[in-house]
Amino acid sequence: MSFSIPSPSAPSLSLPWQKGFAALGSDFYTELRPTPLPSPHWVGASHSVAQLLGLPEGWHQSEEALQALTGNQVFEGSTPLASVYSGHQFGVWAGQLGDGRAILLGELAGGHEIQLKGAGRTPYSRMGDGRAVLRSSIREFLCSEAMHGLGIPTSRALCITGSPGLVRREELETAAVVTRVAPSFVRFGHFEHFAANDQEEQLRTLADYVIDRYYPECRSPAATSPWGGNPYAALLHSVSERTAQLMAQWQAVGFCHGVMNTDNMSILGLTLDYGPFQFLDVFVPGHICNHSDHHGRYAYNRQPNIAYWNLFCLAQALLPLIEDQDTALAALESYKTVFPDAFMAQMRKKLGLTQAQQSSEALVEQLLQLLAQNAVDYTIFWRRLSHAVAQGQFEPVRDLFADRMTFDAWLLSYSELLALEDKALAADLMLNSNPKFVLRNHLGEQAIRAAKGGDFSELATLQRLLERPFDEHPGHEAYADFPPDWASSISISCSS
Ligand SMILES: Nc1ncnc2c1ncn2[C@@H]1O[C@H](COP(=O)(O)OP(=O)(O)OP(=O)(O)O)[C@@H](O)[C@H]1O
Ligand SMILES: [Mg+2]
Repeated sequence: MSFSIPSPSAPSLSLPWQKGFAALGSDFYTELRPTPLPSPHWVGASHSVAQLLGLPEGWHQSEEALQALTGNQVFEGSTPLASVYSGHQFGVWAGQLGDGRAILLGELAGGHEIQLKGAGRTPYSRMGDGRAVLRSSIREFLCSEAMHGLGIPTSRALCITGSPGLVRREELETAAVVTRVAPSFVRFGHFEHFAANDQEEQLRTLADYVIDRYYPECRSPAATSPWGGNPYAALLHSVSERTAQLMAQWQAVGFCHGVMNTDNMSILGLTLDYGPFQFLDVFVPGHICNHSDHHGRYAYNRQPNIAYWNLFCLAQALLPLIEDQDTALAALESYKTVFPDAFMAQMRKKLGLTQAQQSSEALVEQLLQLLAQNAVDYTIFWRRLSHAVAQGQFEPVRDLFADRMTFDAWLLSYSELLALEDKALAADLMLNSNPKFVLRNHLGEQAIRAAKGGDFSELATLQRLLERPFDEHPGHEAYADFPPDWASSISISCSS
C-alpha cells in the first residue's frame, strides 16, 4: 500500500463504536487517553484488515487516522481504556500485570476490537515506559498478517505508525504504534486476575461476557450436559480444544512463540503478542527462540505441553465457577487427544495424504527425526517435497539430507502411502499446506533495517509475500531461500 500526504480535505473517519468489553465496568479496566508521540508518520498498513473493519477507501490519507492511530487524538465516540489482568510468567505467578502499553480504543459495530500497542503508560505499566520500538512493531505487524495468510488464528494488525520520539532499550530507538485488531483481547490472565483476588462476582461477569459474546454454544444442553449443566466447564472445554488446534498449527508450520505466559494466551485461541517469536530455519526440536528464556521453558517442542499447563491455570481460575475440581480437570482432558489428532491431520496435509492411516504416524515420527538429525531447513524441505510430488522428481529433496540412505528408506515408505492418493490432488494439497514464504528472522531484520533508514518498501514487499505465502511470487525466490550465515547471530529477546 502506498501513502499519500495527508490531505486536510480527507473525510472524517466516523466509526461505529459500540460498547463491548467496556460495558463490564471499571473493575475490569481504567479509562485513559493514549499519550501523544511527536510528528507521526505511516510505516505500513494492511488493506485486508482495513476492509475487514469496513474503513472507507483512502482512510490512510486522513490526518485524523494518522493522529488517532498514533494516540495523539481520540476518535469521536471511542472511550479508550487499559484492562487489568494478571498471569503466570515463566511458570511463576507474577501477580497483577495488565495492559501496560496497549490501549483499547473500543469495539466497532462489526465486532472487532481496536487496540493501540505502544500508546503510552497506563496504571499497569509498572516500570515500563508504555512504548514499543519500531523494530518490534514491524515484527508484530508482519507476523500478525503472516499468520493470517497461513490460516492460523491470530490477532490482526491494521497499521504501524512511527515517530521520531526516542525510546530507551539496549540503545536509543524510535517509537512506533501498532494498531491491532481482534474480536477480543481477553487472555487467560484476565480470569486469573479475578480468581486470585477472590473477586468471584467479577470472575462470573467476565466468564458470562466471554460465553455470551464468543462461545454462546456453551449454554446449550448439548455442551453443558457432560459437565452437569455447567456452562463454565463447557467454556473451559471449548477453550482447551481451540488451544489444542492452535498448537497443532504452530507446530506444523514450525512457529515458536517465545513467551507463552498465561497473560499472552488468548481466550479465543488466537496467537497473541508477537515478541521474540521465530519460524524455525533448521529443524531443531528443542529450539529456543527467546534469548531471555534461559531454561528453554518455551522451546519449540515444549509448546504443546506448556499450552496444557496454561490451560490448567485457566481451569484453576475458573474453579470457583465450575465448583468441582474433577469436572474442571475432565474439561481439559480432551486436549490430550485433540492436540495429537489435530497435529497429525496437519502433517498428513503437508504430506498430501488424505486418509488417516496408522502407518502415517510412524512416517511423520521418522521424518521429524530425520529432519533433526540432518539439520534440514524445515520450510524448504516441505516446499521442495510438494514440488517433488507435483513433478515426480525427488532429487532436490534428497539433496537436503546428508544421510541419503535413511532418507531413501523413508521415501520408499512415503511413496507407498502416496500411491494410494491421486497424485495431482496430493500435490495441490501440499502446495496449499506448505508455505513458500514464512517470516524468517533475517527477512524481518532486513525490513527493519530499511525502515530504520526511512525506506518502507522492503516491509511492503515482505508483507505482500507473507499475505499469500502459498503463492509462487515469481522473482522473489530470494525470500524463500536458505537464511544467510548472519541470520544465526540475530538475537531476539523480550526487549521490545
Ligand atoms: N514498555 C512497556 N511499558 C509498559 N508495560 C510494558 C512494557 N513492555 C511490557 N509491558 C507489560 O509487561 C507485561 C508483560 O509483557 P509482554 O511482553 O508479555 O506483553 P506486551 O508485548 O507488552 O503486550 P501484549 O501481550 O499486549 O502483546 C504486560 O503487562 C505488558 O503490558
Ligand atoms: Mg504480553
